[in-house]
Amino acid sequence: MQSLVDAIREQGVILPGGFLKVDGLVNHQLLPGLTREMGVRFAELFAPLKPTKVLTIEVSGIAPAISTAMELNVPMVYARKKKPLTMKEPAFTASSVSRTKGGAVDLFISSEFLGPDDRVIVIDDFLASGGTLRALTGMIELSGATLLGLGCVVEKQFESGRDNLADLGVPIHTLANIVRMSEQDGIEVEVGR
Ligand SMILES: O=P(O)(O)OC[C@H]1O[C@H](OP(=O)(O)OP(=O)(O)O)[C@H](O)[C@@H]1O
Ligand SMILES: O=c1[nH]c(=O)c2nc[nH]c2[nH]1
Repeated sequence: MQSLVDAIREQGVILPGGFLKVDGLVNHQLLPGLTREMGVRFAELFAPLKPTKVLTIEVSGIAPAISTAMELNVPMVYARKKKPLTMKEPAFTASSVSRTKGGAVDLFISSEFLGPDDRVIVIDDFLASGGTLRALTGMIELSGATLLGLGCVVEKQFESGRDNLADLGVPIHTLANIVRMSEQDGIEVEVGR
């Protein structure tokens, strides 16, 4: 998605520890036009698989996921990082690591909203090590739903998430790919794959 690549070139900031800050478009402020285009692109890529549900994780996955779900006209469900008292048992759970806040987080999805009849695509903001997507796909498996594919707005190729998730055997689509980045050479970003 060229408009996303351009925005990352314009606004992306490299932080220590190999983090890319794109708070002005993905992780804090959201731009309606760009977010809508993300949904349109993911919908084009995944519509042929006939998904019935989009799954993501709070908080930064929600915007691209709802944009995609609106295009596909299917419900969107997000895994919660704290179990609310309104959540009916049984709930599917998994453990993940928050990359930007540090530490392990427990994830919860109610069995009310994910089950064997669902054909699911997972949408998130970043594909780095792939640990978060691995946790989400584990919950899909627990629910008996069918995983169709994975989509992320920004891929950090140098963290090998795509390779780490290859055993799932589903298509992985990203909208912008960070090939490498360093404080000396800047951000090398290309259209996703
Ligand atoms: O591929 P991985 O190595 O798992 O990294 C990607 C994950 O890291 C971030 O989550 P985080 O909890 O840090 O942030 P958020 O609360 O903004 O979603 C991001 O939103 C992805 O979910
Ligand atoms: O804002 C972010 N920047 C990153 O580089 C990153 N990697 C995983 N999750 C991330 N979130």
